[in-house]
Amino acid sequence: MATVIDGKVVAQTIRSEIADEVRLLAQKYGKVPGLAVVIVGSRKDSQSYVGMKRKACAELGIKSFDVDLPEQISQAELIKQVHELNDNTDVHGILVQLPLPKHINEEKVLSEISLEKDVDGFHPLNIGKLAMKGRDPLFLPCTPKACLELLQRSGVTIKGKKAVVVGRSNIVGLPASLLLLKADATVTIVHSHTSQPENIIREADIVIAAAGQPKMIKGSWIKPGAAVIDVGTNAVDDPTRKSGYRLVGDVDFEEASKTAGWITPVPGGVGPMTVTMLLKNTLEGAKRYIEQSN
Ligand SMILES: Nc1nc(=O)c2c([nH]1)NC[C@@H]1CN(c3ccc(C(=O)N[C@@H](CCC(=O)O)C(=O)O)cc3)C=[N+]21
Repeated sequence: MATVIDGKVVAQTIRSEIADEVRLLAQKYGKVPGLAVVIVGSRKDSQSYVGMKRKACAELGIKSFDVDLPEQISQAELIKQVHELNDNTDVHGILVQLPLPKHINEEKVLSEISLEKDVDGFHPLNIGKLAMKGRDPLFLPCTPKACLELLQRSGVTIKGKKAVVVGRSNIVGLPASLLLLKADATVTIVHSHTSQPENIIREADIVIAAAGQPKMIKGSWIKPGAAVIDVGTNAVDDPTRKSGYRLVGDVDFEEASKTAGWITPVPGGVGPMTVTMLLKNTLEGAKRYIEQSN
């Protein structure tokens, strides 16, 4: 039976470390970290994620600057808002919740965020630096950073191991593969055009599942003793729930937990750690800024 990695517990430990550092900054400089959380439109899932981020800020003494914009906002107006946040010296991190409405070019908007405030790590230049050997971005993207942190804190060796990432999105799969590569794993990416992904996944010492397909990874695909990090947060219908749905991962947890050495659950695995890494990036951004200007 696998060790179930409790993301909530790890997240709570790191959050209390962050809260301590926030208090120190306040004592020393009379300043607290500030995070702007920008949401465009009223998608239910986005509102719920943004709500969790704002609540977590409040709990840690980080000031959140809430910017709620209408679905119909023009790209130019959104960029103007981003520029105002770039200029606001109390804001140390800027998060623009994705996805943005279809009439807005996400990459263009993200590239307008000041590099020093790009706490999501989605600015094209930060992604470029992540891809370069011997270079490091100012901020690592939160979900990939959460995956690595969970592996490291669980005592899983990465160096020299075979890692397979399932999915190649800009915000999870691709950057997660780059981070594993930086940590000296041998990395393979499987995606929707890979034939028989199960044969590749069976070789993996580390599996990062970020395909967005509920329970697509079966227990029989997991190498005995492997570490399995499940990034999937798929809502599936569940009439027995008040909400009408429940969250399931990309991995069949019941089966895979019999074979794996370590596994993260959904919910309660990567999700709470993603939010925590955002808070950690915000703290680091604030420290860089405050200590530089003193
Ligand atoms: N600019 C931007 N940055 C992001 O980091 C970003 C984004 N846009 N758009 C959407 C995705 C998704 N995402 C999640 C964060 C936390 C949980 C999380 O905490 N999930 C809980 C469950 C929450 C629940 O019960 O609904 C868990 O897995 O235990 C999940 C997903 C961040 N994203």
